[in-house]
Amino acid sequence: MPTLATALLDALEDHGAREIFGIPGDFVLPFFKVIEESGTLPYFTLSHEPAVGFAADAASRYRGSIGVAVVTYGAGAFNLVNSIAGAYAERSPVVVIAGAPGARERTSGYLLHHQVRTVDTQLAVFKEVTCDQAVLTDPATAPAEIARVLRSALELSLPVYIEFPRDMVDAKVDPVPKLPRREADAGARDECAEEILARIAKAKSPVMVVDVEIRRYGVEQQVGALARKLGLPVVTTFMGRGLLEGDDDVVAGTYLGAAGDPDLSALVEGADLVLMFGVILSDTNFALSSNMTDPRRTVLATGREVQIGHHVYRDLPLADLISGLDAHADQHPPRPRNAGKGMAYPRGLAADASPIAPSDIATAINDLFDRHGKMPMTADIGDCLFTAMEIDNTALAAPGYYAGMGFGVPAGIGVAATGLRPLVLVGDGAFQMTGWELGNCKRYGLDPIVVLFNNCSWEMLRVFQPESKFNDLDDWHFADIAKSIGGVGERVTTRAELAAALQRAVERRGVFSLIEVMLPRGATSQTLARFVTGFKAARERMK
Ligand SMILES: Cc1ncc(Cc2c([C@H](C)O)sc(CCOP(=O)(O)OP(=O)(O)O)c2C)c(N)n1
Ligand SMILES: [Mg+2]
Repeated sequence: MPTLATALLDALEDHGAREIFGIPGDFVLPFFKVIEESGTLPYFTLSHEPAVGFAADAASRYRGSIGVAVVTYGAGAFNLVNSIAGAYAERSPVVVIAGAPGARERTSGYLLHHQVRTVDTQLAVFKEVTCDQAVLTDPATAPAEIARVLRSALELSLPVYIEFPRDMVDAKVDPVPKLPRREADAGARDECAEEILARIAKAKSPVMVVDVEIRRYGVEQQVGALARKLGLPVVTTFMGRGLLEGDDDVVAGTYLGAAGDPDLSALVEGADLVLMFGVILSDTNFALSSNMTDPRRTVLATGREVQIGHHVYRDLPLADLISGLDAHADQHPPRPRNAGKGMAYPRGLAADASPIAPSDIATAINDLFDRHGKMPMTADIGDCLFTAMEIDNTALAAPGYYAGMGFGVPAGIGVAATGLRPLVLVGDGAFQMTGWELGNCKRYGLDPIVVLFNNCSWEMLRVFQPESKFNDLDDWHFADIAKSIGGVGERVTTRAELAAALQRAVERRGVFSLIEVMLPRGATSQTLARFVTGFKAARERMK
């Protein structure tokens, strides 16, 4: 019989995990020992638990499967809460494995170190940011508990929580079974597909809007093919930027409402049928829109439900709906293909002595991708994320809805751990929070390229409240620090220096490259400038 630790590791691998991120502590040391000695999954330790969560989240997004974060009880686990909250908000199935006191410690009569209000406070907190939980105190039930929780993570594409008391690591257990995927009711699926196809046939200007769930549930390719078959133009939401990379024949661009390309916004807002697949109906996706929740013209398939007009099909997974639509589409007359106008992205940066504006960074990256091929990207919240909208549609992991800072660099480390080489976009404020995690790249031979937007400012706050002096940050000379933490840093102030530094970074392998781009305070990307104008106009309308 396997031990509970080895059975859990085998189950994680069996459910699609390919690496573990974590920071050990005495309540999880025995489990970490098994992680290291079993070799079942490669593991990456980082410096601060928020980064552990961000890295596991980003690895999960790029793999389209579960990510794994292993932390100690109390101090470690509570440090993790915010990044798991972001994973919950953005539907990333991260498996949190948190150490905990053993049975005898719990009844010792002492308050335990790392304990808060009660020994179970940690479980209570994680119940708020995970969709299912298991506390492994009984060898007889532990395998079934783990199986149930891991299926919940995959089916709901949400984080889950496993509490692993340190006295249970060597308990003998049965292997963890893999529970069958819960299929949709075939009748409901077919009825729903037929109803949607009938609406498409009657519509004059239908459009498809896609968001992160089409990646989370592994149907990105099928959605692109369905759009092609149905002759529908596709736009991504802000949060869904980077989806359907390469499907340029169907993807018209990213919908940003009043902050976006006017033709593209008109394509969506003028549509008489909007099919929203995998869409998070959030303010960051639609706050600058007017009629995206009008049930008369929208179909919303998200969270295992499909809402059409004023009625809902329950427990109908997106993957089943997409396959149902594909199966029935052939019975409907094909529509003349309308892929929308497609976006033009800035290219051909004049590599001259001019100072750099944020949108120049997008142009320089588009030029780099044209020369060397696209790189998977991560971005933090800040103007760097709005600038990313001016980079040609490229795979991207970013906190576009939860909008929590600190994601960008650890997410890049998580993506690099999957074997990809990411390009990371991050502002100086966010880099101050988690950028130092780059110091962990050396021991794992990871070599992300980090473009740091250094405007010595919380610029995204300044655009909304320009009178506040607290938005001024000091210049931390980040590039100078890169060498001491194992990488290569370059500080650039002109467009020529930027283009050259990017070229050198792409050619440099085996160490991280940090390109610190100096930007004037007050300068923003064109996208953020339009977003702020749109947001202020929308706020005026609501008064
Ligand atoms: C963890 C955390 N703390 C605070 C915030 C609020 C916040 C923003 C959002 C609105 O909530 S944008 C921003 C400034 C970001 O500064 P920087 O990284 O330098 O990027 P840029 O200068 O391009 O703005 C802050 C502090 C946040 N989103 N997440
Ligand atoms: Mg800044």
